[in-house]
Amino acid sequence: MNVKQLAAEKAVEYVQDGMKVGLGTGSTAYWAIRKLGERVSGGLQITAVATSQASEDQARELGIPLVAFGDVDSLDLTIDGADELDGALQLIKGGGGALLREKIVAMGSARMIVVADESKAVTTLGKFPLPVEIVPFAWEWTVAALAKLGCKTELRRSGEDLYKTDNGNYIADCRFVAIESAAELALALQRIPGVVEHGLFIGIADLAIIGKSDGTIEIIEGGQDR
Ligand SMILES: O=C[C@H](O)[C@H](O)[C@H](O)COP(=O)(O)O
Repeated sequence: MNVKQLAAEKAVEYVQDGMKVGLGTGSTAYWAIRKLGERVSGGLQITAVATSQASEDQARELGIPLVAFGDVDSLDLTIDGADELDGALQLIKGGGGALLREKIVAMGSARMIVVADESKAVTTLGKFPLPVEIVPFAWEWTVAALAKLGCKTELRRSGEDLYKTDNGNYIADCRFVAIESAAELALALQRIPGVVEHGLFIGIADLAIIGKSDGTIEIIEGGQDR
């Protein structure tokens, strides 16, 4: 049983004819895009916006009509994965480095559905190192400022090189012992000049669909304040 596929395909049931849909990134969103492709081949009429080059390539290959996010005024629904989610639908995202575009697209969507397997559901966020997108300029200063927030910070690498996002920035992975207040941490992160965006998604997700290894699905509804 592929639990990521289970959750992702359930989320695709929420997509209706005529919708403008945000396509997430990662190994769970992959299954949602795949299912959407199948439905488009079967006649579903949608337009989509991708949150990464990888998702754009996949969608294009499947014949899902794509538009640039800048060319639409809003989206109806975004389906995306998460690295961690808690019961209040606060998320950590960015394990795949796509957090900036993902947040821009999710914030511009009327609804965001998170799809995940049960290993992503936690009581308190923070076991997964928080990805923070930072500008390359003087990254050493930004990393030092992040460390002052009480985390162990590592600049993400891709083999020998530093990892670069689709936006040409770096990712600092910040390991906290535990994140006691995601909202307070988000504010502190936003105050650091070299930080472009962080992977805390608070008050953004409306619904989480969690696939479980026994073949069932758990749905958590949240309150967003976009
Ligand atoms: O940057 C990547 C995204 O935030 C992903 O949605 C997140 O890392 C979850 O990915 P996966 O479904 O592969 O665990």
